[in-house]
Amino acid sequence: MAKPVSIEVWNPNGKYRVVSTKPMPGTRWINLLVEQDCRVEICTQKKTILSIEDIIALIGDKCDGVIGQLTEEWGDALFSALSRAGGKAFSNMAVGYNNVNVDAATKHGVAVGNTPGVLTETTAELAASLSLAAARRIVEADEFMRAGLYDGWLPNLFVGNLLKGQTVGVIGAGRIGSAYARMMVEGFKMNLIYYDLYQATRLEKFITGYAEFLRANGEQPVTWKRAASMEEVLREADVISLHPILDKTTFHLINKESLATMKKEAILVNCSRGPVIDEVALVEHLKHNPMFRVGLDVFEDEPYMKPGLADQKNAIVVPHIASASKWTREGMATLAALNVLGKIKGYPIWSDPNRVEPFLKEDASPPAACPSIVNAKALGLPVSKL
Ligand SMILES: NC(=O)c1ccc[n+]([C@@H]2O[C@H](COP(=O)([O-])OP(=O)(O)OC[C@H]3O[C@@H](n4cnc5c(N)ncnc54)[C@H](O)[C@@H]3O)[C@@H](O)[C@H]2O)c1
Ligand SMILES: O=C(O)[C@H](O)CO
Repeated sequence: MAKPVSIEVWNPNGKYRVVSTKPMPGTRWINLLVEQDCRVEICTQKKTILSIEDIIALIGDKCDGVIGQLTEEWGDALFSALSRAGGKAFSNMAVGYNNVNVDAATKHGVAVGNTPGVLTETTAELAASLSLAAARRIVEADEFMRAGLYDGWLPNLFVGNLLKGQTVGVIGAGRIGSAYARMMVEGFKMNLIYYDLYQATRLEKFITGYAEFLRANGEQPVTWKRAASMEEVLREADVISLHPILDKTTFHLINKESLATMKKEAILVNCSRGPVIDEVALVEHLKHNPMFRVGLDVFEDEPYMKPGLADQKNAIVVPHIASASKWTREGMATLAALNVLGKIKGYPIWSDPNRVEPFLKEDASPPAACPSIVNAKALGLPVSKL
């Protein structure tokens, strides 16, 4: 049996016991739970990634719901522990839930929440930042400056790529992929090629409208194309950003063969999940193609990088911070808490998980619904009429 982990307790006499495996930004999420008679226990253990044993100790003998993190493996062991403790709700504080075995949760009657929508723009903005940083070699230039190597302007110093008029490729044009595409097309007048299993109708309409605006103003209009295959995007695009979910269809989507089809001077950005790229193959590709650049927020074996990646000047690496704006992280905490609270209170499921603004208004009570439960259908949970 694991040692009990250190916790901070809010509202000790609350009727429902809700555990958060990490302190989360803001206090609204705590207040919303406390107002509804929850005792909130927050794990304050100084250990970034909790083990399954740590989490089982946190769940204890009586637990109504847990808010967890993408670093935790939520499988049969944890869902059976939660269900034995009387728990009916778990929410990831993340939109991605590849760390959760949803079938195991359903088997134990546990609802699984996630936090879509609130992180769309923030994540897309980081993908755009990495695209720009890679195109204009900002990190290399910053290191050069700090090392005291700058001794005067030179025509060839840190020459990079102009984005305007180039083609941006998006793989996975869902919420974040579409937001990123809009930023790159509108902000830098790039043309879009995208690949997704579904048509991104709103994105296409947006670009068509923007192209008309540019044409009416005497400027070169931007274009869009829905590719028939991912390979078409890889062949044609100058900057490629990955935004699919991680599942078995997207594992190692980018590998030795697909990297070889990309332009020698292309830029590849990944703010989705690390295993979407075969990172060993990527390191080799970066070594042999110095003009090829990457911007990575996520890694195959997080928190580690594959050997050799850190030595590559043509790679920009940041520690999974794409959703790290204050507003977004506080909103994610709120949505995760409301998923758990809603299930405890027997609320129905919000009808459109892409439209979560009503839950995020600081000065209003949130709707009496769970914002986003991914196994709602499998559990036969009712949908809200709000
Ligand atoms: N780095 C971060 O901090 C961070 C932040 C937020 C989200 N994410 C990741 O981004 C992912 C996407 O988030 P979202 O809100 O845009 O989700 P979403 O569901 O709106 O979009 C995902 C898109 O991927 C498409 N897709 C699925 N399988 C595909 C395939 N085989 N080929 C091409 N496209 C495919 C889907 O059709 C969908 O349009 C999340 O699942 C998460 O893993 C990472
Ligand atoms: O899936 C997610 O939400 C991220 O990886 C963290 O914001």
